[in-house]
Amino acid sequence: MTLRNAIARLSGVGTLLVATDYDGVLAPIVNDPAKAFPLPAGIDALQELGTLPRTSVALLSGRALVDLARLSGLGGEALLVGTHGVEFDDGFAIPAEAAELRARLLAELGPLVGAVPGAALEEKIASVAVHVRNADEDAGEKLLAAVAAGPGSHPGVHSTAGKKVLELAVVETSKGTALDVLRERTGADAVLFAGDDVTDEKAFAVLRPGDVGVKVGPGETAAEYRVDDPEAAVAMFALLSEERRLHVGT
Ligand SMILES: O=P(O)(O)OC[C@H]1O[C@H](O[C@H]2O[C@H](CO)[C@@H](O)[C@H](O)[C@H]2O)[C@H](O)[C@@H](O)[C@@H]1O
Repeated sequence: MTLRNAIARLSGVGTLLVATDYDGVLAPIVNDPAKAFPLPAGIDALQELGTLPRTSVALLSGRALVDLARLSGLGGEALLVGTHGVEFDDGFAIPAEAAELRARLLAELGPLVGAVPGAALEEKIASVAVHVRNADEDAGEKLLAAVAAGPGSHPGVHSTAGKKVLELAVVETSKGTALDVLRERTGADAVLFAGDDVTDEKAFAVLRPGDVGVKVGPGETAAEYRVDDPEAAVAMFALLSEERRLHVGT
């Protein structure tokens, strides 16, 4: 089945959940994480979908929840889940032991990252991300290797490599577990999930028959479908919104 046909079929299901990653899907990848703004047409399409009967929208991102809300501008129209699936918008507090481990990571990472021009730390409630997109390539790779072998190997630390970033989480994170929770909470009969990075594979892995998984951009994936870039992903959301409206009305 083509993606177009899959979207047409999905638009007619009883209760639909449209879930998507943020960076690399709704927002093109840029050098400064604080300036990764979404494509306006994507936000429009998701807002429209969110107003339709029996239709829920969710952003499932590696971002801290507060940053996800600020950058996407989405509030009541969408369920927001940050920090790779652990930070739901109805609250999350990390255990004291994990908070201590996070403080230890920050203390150790500061000097390592500070020694590499262009490298940067991003703090989240349950993780710390080491970014090297703006560092010299060789120095960046060496830094990530040193972080993986050092702070990243401490017991209780879960390391995940992404696009020019290594994320060190102090709790177990899984977009797959989070997608299962969202499916349950929304009572969805079918789910569309779109993602571009390694952590999105955990979400593709929990998709069921009748769901639609869409990988955005290159790279190995378990998703059944692929589009080239965020612009194509946004066009897909717009098409789904149009077709869903025809089925469920307003
Ligand atoms: O799960 P996502 O919504 O895709 O978030 C994954 C990480 O995205 C951000 O980093 C990535 O995008 C930046 C902006 O385009 C880019 O500069 C960086 O190289 C990428 O790794 C974000 O900063 C991280 O916190 C997210 O975990």
